[in-house]
Amino acid sequence: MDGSAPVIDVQGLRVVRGGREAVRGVDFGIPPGEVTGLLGPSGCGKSSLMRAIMGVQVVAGGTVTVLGRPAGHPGLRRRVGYAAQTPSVYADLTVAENLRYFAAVLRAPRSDAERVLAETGLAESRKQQVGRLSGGQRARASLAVALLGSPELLVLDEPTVGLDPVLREELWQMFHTLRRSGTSLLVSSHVMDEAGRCDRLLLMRQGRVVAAETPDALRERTGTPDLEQAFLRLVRGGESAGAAGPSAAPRTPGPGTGGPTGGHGRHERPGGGSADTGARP
Ligand SMILES: Nc1ncnc2c1ncn2[C@@H]1O[C@H](COP(=O)(O)OP(=O)(O)OP(=O)(O)O)[C@@H](O)[C@H]1O
Repeated sequence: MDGSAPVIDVQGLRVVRGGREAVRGVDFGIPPGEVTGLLGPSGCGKSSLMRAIMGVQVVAGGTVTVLGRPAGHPGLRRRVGYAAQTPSVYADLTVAENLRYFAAVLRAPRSDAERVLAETGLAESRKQQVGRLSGGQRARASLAVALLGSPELLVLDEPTVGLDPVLREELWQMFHTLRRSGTSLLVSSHVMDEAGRCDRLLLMRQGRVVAAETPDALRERTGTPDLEQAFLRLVRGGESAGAAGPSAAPRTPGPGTGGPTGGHGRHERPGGGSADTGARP
């Protein structure tokens, strides 16, 4: 794949959940080697979009291309790491047991478990049962699983939700360390103060992308240094103009081919959304 080709290219994506349109015709491209923040209020469609990117969401229309292949393609399994919003580790296994299990599922090198333990600062908690970990440690354990196999792209659904400011800061530092080592990251959050930590933003509202640009470009376009204010200005401007639509989102040229398939994402996880009736292919 060309080094400047988008790691994710989404065209005309529509997702219907529970009879309602959760993603309403979204177009964007994400360049490689950046931390892209997917931000927007609760219920705006972030998880639905991420699930479509992982190929575990039935889509009503459009295409999703990941690393040059249709989302969910089996060839992406080891190239894309995913941490869903619900804990994606087995509570009754230790941290090390979880990692060994998922490493075997992914056919990742045995040494990977040790590497990701060190990378996520979990080495000392390796023998602890996941069910007894603190929220912050559990978040790290989920991230550790997503890091197995050294994926080129990490898709993390609200990894910092419920964490205290110190832990959030530590996780964001880790995301930037991963980015420096060449990994591309898509990280969702409904907390606008995380926007300033991202290289690029995808702002969503009511199933639509209202901005896809760098924080600085967004500040300049909206005339405010405060990203939360910028978001509000976009939304209010969009409403008075009749729509906060994807026209605000510049497209990154991309392959634009293929589409979600019946394949799954990187790995099956406990509690990974199976209660979502009809959502999985
Ligand atoms: N399992 C489901 N069944 C039916 N509707 C759903 C389901 N999950 C989500 N939805 C609906 O789809 C829409 C988008 O939800 P989604 O979870 O994608 O948003 P989100 O931005 O990730 O929200 P949050 O930040 O709260 O996780 C919402 O209207 C939500 O009620």
